[in-house]
Amino acid sequence: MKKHTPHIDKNETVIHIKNLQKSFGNNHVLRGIDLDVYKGENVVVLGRSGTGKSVLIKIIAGLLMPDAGHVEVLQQEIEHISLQELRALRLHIGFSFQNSALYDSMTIYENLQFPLVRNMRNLSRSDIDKAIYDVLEAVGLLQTKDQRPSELSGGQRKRIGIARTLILKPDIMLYDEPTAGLDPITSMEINNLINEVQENFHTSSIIITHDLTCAKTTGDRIAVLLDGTFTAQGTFEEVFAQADERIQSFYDYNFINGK
Ligand SMILES: Nc1ncnc2c1ncn2[C@@H]1O[C@H](COP(=O)(O)OP(=O)(O)OP(=O)(O)O)[C@@H](O)[C@H]1O
Repeated sequence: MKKHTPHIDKNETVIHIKNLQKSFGNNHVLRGIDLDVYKGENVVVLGRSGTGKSVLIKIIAGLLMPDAGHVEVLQQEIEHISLQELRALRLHIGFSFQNSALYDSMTIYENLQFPLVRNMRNLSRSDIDKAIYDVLEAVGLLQTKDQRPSELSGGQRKRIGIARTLILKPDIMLYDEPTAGLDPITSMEINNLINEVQENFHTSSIIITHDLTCAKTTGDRIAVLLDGTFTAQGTFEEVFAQADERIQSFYDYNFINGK
């Protein structure tokens, strides 16, 4: 069970998805997804590799278009939005990529400065310095500011990736496999950071993962993606109390393998 859940406002829906469908040729990946994410909530989308978790969050971020269904993000309908509105909406959505997507040729400071300068006009040098200081402090890595990504550990790079996403103060955070490739202790540090971000930056988040410890630690609610739809939704305990064999085998496999 998640240790502490900050205030979740069930009167405010930040993501509303109804009967979302997406195929690539004959590959029917999403076959009718329904999902609501409330303000301040962490929703974990749990599913095996290739089930369409990344496709789902790419649609939410406006990087892929749905074939059918309704997707509303921060009260804007993705399927009817203009390119200009989409660009403005994307500034409110932080996409934390699996590989952290940092520029190796830049220092950590420059990596963090990049999205600020590109997306926000008229910032003074001291505004930029303060924004970078604040996010580095939030992820506990002030000391790395003059280093390059290649000099950092995998866990530190993930933290900087999250800091780079946070610097634009998004309302929604989308985490794509935040613990992939990390050892259990570093994974737990990232899970704790995701919860700190939720609490301190008041973000609503979707965390996609197949790591059950990550799901259990960060998720206020879990949605299990199986065969293109959400087979189960609820707290971690509610979801895994279900008799569905496919959900049980997911659980058994993860825990037998020490995750
Ligand atoms: N742009 C694309 N063109 C064609 N097929 C795609 C595209 N993007 C995703 N797919 C297909 O959609 C399916 C779901 O992919 P997705 O990346 O969402 O899986 P996932 O659940 O995130 O898995 P993983 O944990 O391995 O990243 C896969 O079969 C993939 O090949």
